[in-house]
Amino acid sequence: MSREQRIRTVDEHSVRAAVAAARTVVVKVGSSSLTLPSGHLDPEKLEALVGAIAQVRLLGGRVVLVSSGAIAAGFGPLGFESRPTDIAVQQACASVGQGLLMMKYETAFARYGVKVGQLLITAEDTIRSQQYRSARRTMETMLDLGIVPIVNENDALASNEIRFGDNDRLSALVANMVRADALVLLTDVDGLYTAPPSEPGAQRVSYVENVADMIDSIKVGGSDSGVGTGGMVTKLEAARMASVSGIPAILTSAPTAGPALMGDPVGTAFAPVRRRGNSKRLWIKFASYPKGTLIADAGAAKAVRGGRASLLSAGVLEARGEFSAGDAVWIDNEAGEHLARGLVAFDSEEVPHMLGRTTSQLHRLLGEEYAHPLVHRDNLVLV
Ligand SMILES: Nc1ncnc2c1ncn2[C@@H]1O[C@H](COP(=O)(O)OP(=O)(O)O)[C@@H](O)[C@H]1O
Ligand SMILES: N[C@@H](CCC(=O)OP(=O)(O)O)C(=O)O
Repeated sequence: MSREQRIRTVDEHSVRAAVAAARTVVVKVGSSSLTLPSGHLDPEKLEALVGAIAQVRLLGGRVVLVSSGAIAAGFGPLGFESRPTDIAVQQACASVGQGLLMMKYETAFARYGVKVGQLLITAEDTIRSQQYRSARRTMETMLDLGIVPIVNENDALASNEIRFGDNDRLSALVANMVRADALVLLTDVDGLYTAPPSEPGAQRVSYVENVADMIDSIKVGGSDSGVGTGGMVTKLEAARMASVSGIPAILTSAPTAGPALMGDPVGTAFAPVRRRGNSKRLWIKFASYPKGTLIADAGAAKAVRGGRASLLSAGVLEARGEFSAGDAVWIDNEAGEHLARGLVAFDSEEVPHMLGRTTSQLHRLLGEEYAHPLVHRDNLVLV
């Protein structure tokens, strides 16, 4: 069994029953499940999804919908034949498509008397405590008022280095943020397969007890649809993030959303392996893009591996790459193995002056503002 030890014995039936009984559920739908092959929004697919979610809402459930589809909805009307690859053009498409998407959702949910509200989130909002608290408060207030928050990444503003790109991992962070009881990932395949479903012999997996343990026995690929982004790779990461947050997850096809939410045996069910975790640490571990590397000496490597220590300048031999304070970096041992990821507290130009120095030396030689760990343990996650 991996470090992500199970906290209690679970089985497929209890995972699905937990989803059916969830008070708060986050449903994520991918671009490929909302669009026609041409790239335009498919109103029938969207309306079917809304029907399933409204059903849960009308029975008293609290639902957050994380919906992709802004870029896919925008590129067709702007005259592009396929999804543009240039990031700035994608952002422009998203600015057009997001409005179209919301208009459709508002109309479709209104048929059931359900109110919706839009929340566009950047990766930063999920880690900076002030934005995080504000996003959580808004979402929880919306849920208390019976509104279905419709969340997407703020594609028009998300900077290249720190954007999610797909919404899979964002949905897992949102599930953690609103302390959801279940995460349902809807896509264009009816679950996780042992290999990309186009490969002969690929078989559907109906239950995953521990994502971390099975990741090596599954062959995952990217998106084949031409409109989706992350493929199965980011969906498995999202399932793992949910799992280590203590949240059961279901991965299934969009047309089976209703049965999945009712606990029927569709798609793939993922068991939770841990109690609820911290969203910032999830982001650091699964969604951050390290900009550089700090090489720890043997003593610091041992301390970091222990899981409770900050990384001090005294134990760092070298800093590689260009980064700013607050960026994610790798922490490697001298053999080049990754030990951890963390948010570094100083710019890369400042670090060489600090290396090998104890905190009191830093205080004396460089001033109080340098007498701090390079990576504080609250910002450090073992890999
Ligand atoms: N092992 C696998 N099991 C299931 N699907 C897989 C696997 N590996 C790759 N895929 C692909 O992942 C795709 C879903 O990802 P994606 O197109 O990004 O969807 P979405 O738009 O819903 O996020 C599927 O259509 C499938 O082709
Ligand atoms: N935020 C983007 C999501 C991009 C995307 O395609 O994501 P997904 O379909 O979930 O893999 C959008 O709305 O177009």
